[in-house]
Amino acid sequence: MTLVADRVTYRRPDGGFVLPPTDLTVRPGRITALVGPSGCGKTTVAHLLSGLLVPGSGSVTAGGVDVRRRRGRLPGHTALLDQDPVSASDPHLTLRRALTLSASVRGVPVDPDALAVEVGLDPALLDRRPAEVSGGQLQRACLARALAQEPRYLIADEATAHLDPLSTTAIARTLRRRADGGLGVLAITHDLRLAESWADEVVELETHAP
Ligand SMILES: Nc1ncnc2c1ncn2[C@@H]1O[C@H](COP(=O)(O)OP(=O)(O)OP(=O)(O)O)[C@@H](O)[C@H]1O
Repeated sequence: MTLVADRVTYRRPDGGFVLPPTDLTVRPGRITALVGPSGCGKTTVAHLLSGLLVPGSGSVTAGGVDVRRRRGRLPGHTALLDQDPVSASDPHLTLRRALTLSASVRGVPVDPDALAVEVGLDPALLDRRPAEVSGGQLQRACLARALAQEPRYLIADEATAHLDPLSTTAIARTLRRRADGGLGVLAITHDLRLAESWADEVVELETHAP
């Protein structure tokens, strides 16, 4: 079962950006890297694939079903790891509470401590709030939260852009292990070298003038 963007286009409501027809396939068990310069539309593609944006034309399908038909559910269990862990986190919730809530939305039983260990995070940190941990620790907690949903696909949008080498390695190792277990991963980055070291396949998004 693959997640497929087929000739998807998108025009920002302000007309300031137009994504030209774009093809992309996320396959189970593989890490696909999407690379391209800043502003070329990588996050736009991530949001189209995860159902947060509706394409102007073309389609996004998960296992052959248009994601728009899966209203009220994340399409094909796609989880999005945002590039900014602070804005993606509720400041009032402990990391543990956010993680268990994320799992309960999907009705998935979860062991928060085991997930923390999996992403290289000290489980004791789960009892803190976002402002009480470092950026790298928070991003690892966000990865644990995304994995708690047991997604079929994970879209990691510049998930390591501002992280130290230790956190970057922890996240890369987790993604590889999960991909080896069948998860389809789309890793978005502007760092071609990182993409080549992580990914099974590298897809370049073409640059274009607005
Ligand atoms: N909030 C916004 N307001 C206005 N224009 C925006 C906004 N967000 C994105 N854009 C426009 O949409 C284009 C595509 O943005 P997008 O975030 O998809 O690019 P990106 O390749 O992910 O960039 P980056 O690598 O810097 O994260 C940008 O060039 C920008 O001009």
